[in-house]
Amino acid sequence: MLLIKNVYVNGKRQDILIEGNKIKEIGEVKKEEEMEVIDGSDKIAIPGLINTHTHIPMTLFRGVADDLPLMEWLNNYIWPMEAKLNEEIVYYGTLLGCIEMIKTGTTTFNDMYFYLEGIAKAVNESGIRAVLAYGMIDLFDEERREREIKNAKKYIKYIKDLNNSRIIPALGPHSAYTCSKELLEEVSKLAKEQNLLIHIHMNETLDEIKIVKEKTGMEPFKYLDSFGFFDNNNVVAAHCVHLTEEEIEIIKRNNISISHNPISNLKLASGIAPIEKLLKKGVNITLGTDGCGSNNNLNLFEEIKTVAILHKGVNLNPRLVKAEEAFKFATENGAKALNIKAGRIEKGYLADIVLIKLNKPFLYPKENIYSHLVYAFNGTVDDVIIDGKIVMRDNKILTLDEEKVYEKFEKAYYKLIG
Ligand SMILES: O=c1[nH]cnc2c1ncn2[C@@H]1O[C@H](CO)[C@@H](O)[C@H]1O
Ligand SMILES: [Zn+2]
Repeated sequence: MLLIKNVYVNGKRQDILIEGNKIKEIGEVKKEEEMEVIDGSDKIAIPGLINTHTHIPMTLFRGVADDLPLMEWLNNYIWPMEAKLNEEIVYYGTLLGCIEMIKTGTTTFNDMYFYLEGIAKAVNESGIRAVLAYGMIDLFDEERREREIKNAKKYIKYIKDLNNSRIIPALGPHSAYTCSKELLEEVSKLAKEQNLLIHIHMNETLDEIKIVKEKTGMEPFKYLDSFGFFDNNNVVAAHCVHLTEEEIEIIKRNNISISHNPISNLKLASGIAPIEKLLKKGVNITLGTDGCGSNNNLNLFEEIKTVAILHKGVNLNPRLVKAEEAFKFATENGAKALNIKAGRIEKGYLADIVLIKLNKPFLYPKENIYSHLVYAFNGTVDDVIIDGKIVMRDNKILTLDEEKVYEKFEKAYYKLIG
């Protein structure tokens, strides 16, 4: 058992007792012999952050194709480079991403990419929690469709067979502009049969919406809804930057969770998602970084600050997306979207907990600390517990040899671009 003593949590100083992978008790807990103790007296405990949209191995593409619009970025730079990836390169890209997330307080991420054996291996070793989907793209070609469905099934089985409750399989049809109707129908069916989350890019740019409209006569959400794609499925829709009123209704009616990626959307000049309207409808808003090629990091604290200030600015309303709400997007709402019992520090919840030392210049005065975490913090957390295990202690990752990962990552990167 692990006891975090005298830590500031849920608004007051108390103890947190962890047994197995869950929080057993919060309050005053007497130390017993078999308990490992972390002194929390100079720290705050927060629920680990949940990043609901990433392509984690894209750490390898950080800084290699900046300042471009989405279609040019994907077609001319990213996709040609991705053709050179393999399981090993992806493994090192993922390890680096895991270190980056753990060091900035993220304990769960929802991913869509390729070479999932490499990703799962790195996730397993790092100790982080992840929902992994194979990114399916058939470009309306029948042969490719069959291959993609086969691949997705193969990886779902592979992940299930790992039998690790930290690694959850999901389905990742890339988008309405890269996947055929037949592929999407198959995904919708498979998701229901195997009770899997669907993770998809939706309405990221005006260009892609135009493509879908020209092909189908409908906006993307309307098109997918027209053949029952969302029916009785648990869906995380990444981006949702440009939405009609009708599409917002479809999102609400189908309980679709939004993964809002404000920094990626700003950097690729895709636009700004209508979060105010979605909130008014009561839609579940969560946060994602997207891949490092378009962000360019995995620090979800940056997303929290951005979401809290961006919508105030564009709506000329300083009361919009208050600190507490922005924080909830990155914790509770993310957990709800991924259907995991995390995102809160409460009895019975998964023990995914982040400790932050309070003696940092930007966390003074030591009052209104929840405001500081949103508006002033840079994400440098100190201890990270995931699934009840200490993964980082005093900023040192315990599960991996950090220096070795950096070295191997550099080698993998040069193999990729060389
Ligand atoms: O912002 C984005 N929009 C669309 N596709 C993206 C974005 N970021 C990464 N990918 C691409 O999605 C696939 C993963 O399955 C990869 O090809 C990745 O490069
Ligand atoms: Zn993406």
